Amino acid sequence: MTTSINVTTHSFADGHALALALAERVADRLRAGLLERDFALLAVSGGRTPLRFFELLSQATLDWSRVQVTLVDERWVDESHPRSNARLVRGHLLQNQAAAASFVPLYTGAATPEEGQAEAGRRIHALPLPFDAVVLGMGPDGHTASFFPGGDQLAAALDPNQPSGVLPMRAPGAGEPRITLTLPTLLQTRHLFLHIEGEDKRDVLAQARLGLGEAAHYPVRVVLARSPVPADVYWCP
Ligand SMILES: O=C(O)[C@H](O)[C@@H](O)[C@H](O)[C@H](O)COP(=O)(O)O
Repeated sequence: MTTSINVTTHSFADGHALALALAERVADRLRAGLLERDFALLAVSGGRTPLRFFELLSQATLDWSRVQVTLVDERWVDESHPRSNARLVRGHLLQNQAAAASFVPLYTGAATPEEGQAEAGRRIHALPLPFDAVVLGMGPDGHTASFFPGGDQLAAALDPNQPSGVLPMRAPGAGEPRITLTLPTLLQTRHLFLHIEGEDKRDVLAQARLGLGEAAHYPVRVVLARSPVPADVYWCP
């Protein structure tokens, strides 16, 4: 059986042009969401790639006081840790205009993600889904969110019938233990963006889309194939 993967790719000359366009697009989605509901919901990724995008999005003019921001995944570290995604979001996105937004962190302060799962799950469950926009990143191993190849809870996290909104994840390529939104929660979104930079990631994604070799099993392929909305890929070299 072949799975058709519906994505639109937007290519840019450099990271600044990409970040400008993606920030404008996501801001538009939030504004549109605010016209329909009293609030708008945004889920973003951590890692290194989204920095410029966050900084530009934070300057967008919209009623941020009605926007809730959360993460698609988190490294299980305290916010004082340099690898904390919450720290990244607070320092680069919840600034300027976006300082008025509210933030729903996944890290709870519990010793392990397993111990924090119930509380993080309650926080996500309290969000009136769907998200207006989910912005994913991708690693060179084809992971997205914390859906890591070889992850101990990968099958459960990608299960379309998974009842939990979040699951812990431990994987050789993940560094520290993680917590991640599960696939059915993450895909409750009106718009799905995948932000990747570099020739290597473009090639990984192309292989994953074609279902070639090892890439046929990459988690990013599952996410794109299962998405009820076509994904917009934002790419630059
Ligand atoms: O917390 C995380 O690590 C992420 O949310 C993860 O899925 C990320 O998006 C990719 O690993 C890409 O990371 P880079 O942008 O650092 O390459």
